Amino acid sequence: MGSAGQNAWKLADHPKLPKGKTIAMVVLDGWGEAKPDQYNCIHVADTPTMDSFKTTAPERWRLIKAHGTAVGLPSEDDMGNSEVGHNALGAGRIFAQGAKLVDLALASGKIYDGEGFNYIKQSFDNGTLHLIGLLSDGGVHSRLDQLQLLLKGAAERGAKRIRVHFLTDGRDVLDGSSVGFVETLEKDLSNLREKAVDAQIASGGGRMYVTMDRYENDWNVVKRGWDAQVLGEAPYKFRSAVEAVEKLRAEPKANDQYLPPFVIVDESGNPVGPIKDGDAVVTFNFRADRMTMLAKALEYADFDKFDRVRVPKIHYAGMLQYDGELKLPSQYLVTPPEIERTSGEYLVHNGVRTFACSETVKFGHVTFFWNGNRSGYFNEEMEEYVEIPSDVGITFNVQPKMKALEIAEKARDAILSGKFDQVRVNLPNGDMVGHTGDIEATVVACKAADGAVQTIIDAIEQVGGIYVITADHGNAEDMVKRDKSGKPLLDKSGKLQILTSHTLEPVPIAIGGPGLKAGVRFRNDVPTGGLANVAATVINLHGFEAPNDYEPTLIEVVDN
Ligand SMILES: O=C(O)[C@@H](CO)OP(=O)(O)O
Ligand SMILES: [Mn+2]
Ligand SMILES: [Mn+2]
Repeated sequence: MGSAGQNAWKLADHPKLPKGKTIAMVVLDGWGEAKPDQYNCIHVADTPTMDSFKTTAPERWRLIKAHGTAVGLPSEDDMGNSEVGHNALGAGRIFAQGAKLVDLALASGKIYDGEGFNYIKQSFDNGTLHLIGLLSDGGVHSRLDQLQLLLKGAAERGAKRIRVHFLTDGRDVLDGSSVGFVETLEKDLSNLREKAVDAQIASGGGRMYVTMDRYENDWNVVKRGWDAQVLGEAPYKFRSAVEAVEKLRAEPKANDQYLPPFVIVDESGNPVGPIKDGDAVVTFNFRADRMTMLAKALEYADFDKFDRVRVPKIHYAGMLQYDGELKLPSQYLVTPPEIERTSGEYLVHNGVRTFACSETVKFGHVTFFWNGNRSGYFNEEMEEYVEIPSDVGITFNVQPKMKALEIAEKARDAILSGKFDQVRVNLPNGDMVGHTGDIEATVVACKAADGAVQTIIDAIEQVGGIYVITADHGNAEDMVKRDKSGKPLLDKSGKLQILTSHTLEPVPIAIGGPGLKAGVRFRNDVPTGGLANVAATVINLHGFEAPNDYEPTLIEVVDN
């Protein structure tokens, strides 16, 4: 806060709300509100705790927006996601997010004037430009149209040899859509070849099995990608990427998210695009969590997470800088949103002791994303972040309860310990199991998350505290693709089209607990409230006024 120093962090006392109440801040990942039917797993599941908020205290339950411009995404067609959702929840303001910033930089051409592009350009004369990232139009981690513009822009600016290493999606888009995306990419590359650019696909694999792990859950995922992308080695070799994806998808139980790694080889069987000394590499995902591990492998001289075998001397840039604290990667094409003065930082400066917890796959959501894409503590003495190791190497439909119970117990213990003023958790079940498309398992997942909420509010009851229960975006409440009228869609063979992605639905927020002052209720004058309004609300419940530029609080205190 520059020269203003400590004083600038000081929050004014709330005129009506007391300090010192223990607050449980619970985020149910992937828990939206939709019409009840058999594909709404939250409706089908037995969720007495979440149901009770709505029925017993309707003035302290409402819906808030969790998608589109309300969370800084380019359009109202953009579904919510964890990154933008937790950013908004923690920062209390709406920032133009990665997807939008990249759109703007490409549209204005500014992306090509920056330091990052100039850096990779140095390899264009004698080296290859490699582009690595998620190939879909999901808009959560990357977007196909941005890759297309970047390919064109790089070729126009002198890239003579280009290799694309793609990850198939099936998580933010329908399973099976990978083939179409690869065909589109192949067309673009063939257009470039007509313009004498040697452009080809070099390798591929499914995002959840190759490269896109997060929060160091399983380095083997990144290693599989490294072997294919850098070393040119993979268990499968094909002459064409369309053939690769079609063949691998024909295997029983194949799934875009989990396709095995493959490399494209030439007529002599040699990989067409391993990454070599003197090459340039761009990771074209804008979202951080699932690119950070690869960025470390590409950038760090000291690295012991797996044997890299060969570490090429490259010019590497991220689409964005993925971690502002670690300055990772050091070169990037687009400057990320500067999400500063988050609620977590304010609260720590105002004496609020914080505990945050989730299991590995969502741990960074309630820490890194919550704190504005910043790793580490603001003040080690006042914060404790606990990570419960996630199961590794499984799809979560086989373990739909995940670590909900363990997270709830850690939260309960933190609440009862009296050592913390805010106890913040993310319950991953609705989202992680929802992404598998397994409806039965998702129902079990929702029930588990509901039970965890009950454990946490029981602890809040015991200490006379307050709970705030909300979600970051929808997922489990709708498991099928629908037409405009809401009717489930069938594919060509008459099979139901399963929706593995997030949704555009709003999410619930409920507040309560014995520590909540009588007369606190949701205001009626913020009907368009969204996730960004939650931070001011929580700051109020801690007994403070929110900073002026935060989105308005959702609550008012009516005198009895
Ligand atoms: O798994 C992920 O990476 C995304 C979906 O692409 O989900 P979430 O935003 O909930 O983390
Ligand atoms: Mn999420
Ligand atoms: Mn998700």
